[in-house]
Amino acid sequence: STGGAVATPEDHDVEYLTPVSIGTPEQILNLDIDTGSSDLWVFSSETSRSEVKGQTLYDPSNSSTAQKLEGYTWSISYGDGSSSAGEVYLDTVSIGALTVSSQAVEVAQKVSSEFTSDSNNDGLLGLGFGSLNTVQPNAQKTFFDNAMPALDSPVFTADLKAGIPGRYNFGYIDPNAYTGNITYVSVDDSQGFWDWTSPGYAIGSGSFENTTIKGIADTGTSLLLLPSSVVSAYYGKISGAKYDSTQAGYVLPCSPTPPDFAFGVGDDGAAIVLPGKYINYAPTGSSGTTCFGGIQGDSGIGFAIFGDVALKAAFVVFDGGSKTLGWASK
Ligand SMILES: O=C(CNCCc1c[nH]c2ccccc12)Nc1scc(-c2ccccc2)c1C(=O)NCc1ccccc1
Repeated sequence: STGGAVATPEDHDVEYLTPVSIGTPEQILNLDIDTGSSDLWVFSSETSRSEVKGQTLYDPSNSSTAQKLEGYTWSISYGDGSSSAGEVYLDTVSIGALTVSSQAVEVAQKVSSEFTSDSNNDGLLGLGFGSLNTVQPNAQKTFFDNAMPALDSPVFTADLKAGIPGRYNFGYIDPNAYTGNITYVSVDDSQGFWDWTSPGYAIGSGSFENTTIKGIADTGTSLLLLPSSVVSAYYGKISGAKYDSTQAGYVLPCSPTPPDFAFGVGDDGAAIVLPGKYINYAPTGSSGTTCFGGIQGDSGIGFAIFGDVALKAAFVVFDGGSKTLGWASK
């Protein structure tokens, strides 16, 4: 079997939302597919009313296939301080033509203000490794883990785009979605992430800098978070760029367009190039002359995060069979 669905960007490509069908008759929620976590949680009829602002709610009592996992709970918090928690049901979940008949659907009873204010986001669908799942007393499998045995090929692909809809596909690699070759690199799943190592980077037309960058492919994080040495080298090339402590990040003049940023993939010289305009993440004020940088530091995290700013420059294969990542330009 195969499947897939569109991934539509919110403002500034801060996140990408994908329609996911849950229950019988189907209830369609727009979820943030997140390779950096492993819980499928949704806004629901159980979410406290004061914490809901416009989201579509999954109501298990309206689904003939919903089964409550009595005594099961979940609770998750993310590095930005956001969090959610609740109870667990099993129900039928589909992404396009791909259906998992008994998927753990974690219904939120509480969500933090970041999620309440994100009115188009009805929840997250985690595609990290199972060890990250927070359900107690027994961890639950991700949609991909449940689907994998039936897939034509044990893969899913992320084809996110700048400012326009892209796609997530399951079970096959669309040869029309990328250019050149796909370069596969090994993944360390010991922390539950799609964790890989880039051999280095280049700034604009500059020479390639060989430096090991270990990080995760994370569709659930907006920005490209890199070691401070790389970040200061990049912004050091841009007159007027500076670290702004009030914004808690590097800001830069929105024009002229900043230099491209390339990160290496594999040891054959392959690289993914981010056009400089991707680094103009969002204007910081009303004048529109200063932009918040799409590349920021990863200090305190312990690894780099190749978030949407990086992923939208590539076609990425998440191979659950060989536990590898494939990167291609497009
Ligand atoms: O959690 C995920 C993926 N799911 C995000 C879901 C989500 C969390 N708010 C959301 C808001 C809307 C939609 C989805 C999400 N990735 C990882 S791995 C390590 C860290 C981390 C650890 C310590 C410190 C920093 C990061 C994060 C992290 O917190 N990213 C989000 C972020 C990273 C930086 C800044 C903001 C957010």
